[in-house]
Amino acid sequence: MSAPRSQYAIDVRKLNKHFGDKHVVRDVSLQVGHGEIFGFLGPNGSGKTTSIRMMCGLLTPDSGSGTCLGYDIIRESAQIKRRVGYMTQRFSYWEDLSIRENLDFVARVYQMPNRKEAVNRALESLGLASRADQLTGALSGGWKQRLALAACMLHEPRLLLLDEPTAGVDPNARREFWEELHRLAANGISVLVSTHYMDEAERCHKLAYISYGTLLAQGTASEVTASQNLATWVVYGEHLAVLSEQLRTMPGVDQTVVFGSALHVSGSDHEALETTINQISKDKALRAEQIETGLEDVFIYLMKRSSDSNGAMR
Ligand SMILES: Nc1ncnc2c1ncn2[C@@H]1O[C@H](COP(=O)(O)OP(=O)(O)OP(=O)(O)O)[C@@H](O)[C@H]1O
Repeated sequence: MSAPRSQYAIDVRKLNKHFGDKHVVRDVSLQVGHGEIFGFLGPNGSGKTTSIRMMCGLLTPDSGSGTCLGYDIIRESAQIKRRVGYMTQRFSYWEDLSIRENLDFVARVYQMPNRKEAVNRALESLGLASRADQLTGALSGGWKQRLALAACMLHEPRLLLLDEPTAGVDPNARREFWEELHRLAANGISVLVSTHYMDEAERCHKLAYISYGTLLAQGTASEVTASQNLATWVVYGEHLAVLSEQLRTMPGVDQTVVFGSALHVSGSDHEALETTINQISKDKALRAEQIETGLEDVFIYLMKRSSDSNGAMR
């Protein structure tokens, strides 16, 4: 039977999940388009994995509804599980087996028909063919990630759910991994990927930021940035840590973050912030200029605000 048609690869509304008395996912709604790379960001323990598991039918929400690849996440979880590629945070493989043998093992576990062809196809499409007979234990972190991706692509899913796929992988291998994701997306495969890396967030078509189980912002990088209406100034000078502390007590300053030899100062009251910056740069002979607020400034702002309000509730 062919898959039901749906405008979105993932379309979920108001998902909630409790573990005991802990409310870990709160009214999460999101849509992922076909061929879209959707980034899921948020601090540790904010509910990303739990949300992903509900979206692909592995975990039943306490309330809420939705579809994944057109199938109902509650009633049709078996169909979903067969059609998505899910890469968990801990992909396990046999170190003493080659790449090909590991993939063959996965294909056997899933009782795939045409196992040999499926393994060859995955090896080819992920550039692993030349290393197919290498022992997995001797591979670098980047190649192991590629093997993990090949394993979840064996059954040619139209949707990939990747839970922190590049944690602990070096920058070069991470870049290559992302090039691969963009190639897959260009072929119509949708990707929901959780990450803590800011450069990866910037490579997603759309993003969502979750904290304490609540989605705080969602959209393209520029929509997410604009949604918080922050003005940001960059200040150059010495003793930035001291200056940062001072600025935090001044009018219009909601946040200060040291980035190497520069200090980013952000606030939602643009006029008050400008007055403060003008005053401090005159008094201390500092150089300051207004810049576009970046994603990282916004994520730090969202995280801080949500930990203040949730901390107050605990
Ligand atoms: N099976 C479970 N039983 C009880 N609590 C759980 C269970 N799974 C997750 N939690 C709790 O739910 C909260 C959200 O966890 P989740 O793994 O979804 O967060 P996350 O954003 O994916 O975190 P990380 O970035 O560390 O992977 C955490 O407090 C976690 O301890």
